[in-house]
Amino acid sequence: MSAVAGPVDEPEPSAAPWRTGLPVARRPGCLPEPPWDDPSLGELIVPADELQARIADLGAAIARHYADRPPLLVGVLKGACIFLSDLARAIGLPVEMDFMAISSYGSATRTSGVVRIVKDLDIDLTGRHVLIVEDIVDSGLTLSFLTRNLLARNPASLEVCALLVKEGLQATSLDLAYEGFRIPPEFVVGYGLDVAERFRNLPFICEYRGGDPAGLS
Ligand SMILES: O=P(O)(O)OC[C@H]1O[C@H](OP(=O)(O)OP(=O)(O)O)[C@H](O)[C@@H]1O
Ligand SMILES: Nc1nc2[nH]cnc2c(=O)[nH]1
Repeated sequence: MSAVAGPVDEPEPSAAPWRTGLPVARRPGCLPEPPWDDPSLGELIVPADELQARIADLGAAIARHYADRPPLLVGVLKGACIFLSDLARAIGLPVEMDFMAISSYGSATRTSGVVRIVKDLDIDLTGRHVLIVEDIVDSGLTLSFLTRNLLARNPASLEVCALLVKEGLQATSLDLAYEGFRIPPEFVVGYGLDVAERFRNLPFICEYRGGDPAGLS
């Protein structure tokens, strides 16, 4: 996994020295307490401090790019709620925020292939500089649906900031202005990402090794 550069004064990609292959619960110093000490949690993919460092860099790059036209941040619920909260505070501009809830995974670990708007935006996008804030791009279906949908609302500009991009899974090429990390094509949880609504409050991203989410209590 590596941090990936965007177009605007982005920091260099970094290696992933924290990756040990050890399950999160067996890593010394990695909060092996409930609810983190869970056998379904696998390898640590991005530690909490790396997330925060990268988000600070992304926030600074976004602030430079939008200096004279503060963007409207469009958060994609529910997964991006925690990322957007931290990113917004790392952007030193008077940003505005709105949220859209989109769902295609339900409680499964594979996309249903059907992207659904569960909650629409409150704000009119006409003439606005819009920055979509996504937690993860996996198949790319959600982002492709969303960009087409929002472009039809006549924004002045539309860019995307995605925290995680799964390597090699997208059928079409991605046009991301800002990316946090490229990660392996495994199902991950934490930092907003769930399985059957669990694990969103983990402060790090890790692999999910559990079985059928319907078995979660
Ligand atoms: O690239 P894709 O394969 O389309 O997957 C990416 C989407 O999947 C997740 O949403 P999900 O449907 O799980 O809803 P949630 O955010 O409410 O958990 C995630 O938050 C992204 O929005
Ligand atoms: N929790 C979670 N949601 C996703 N949506 C698309 N990919 C993922 C993933 O790896 N984890």
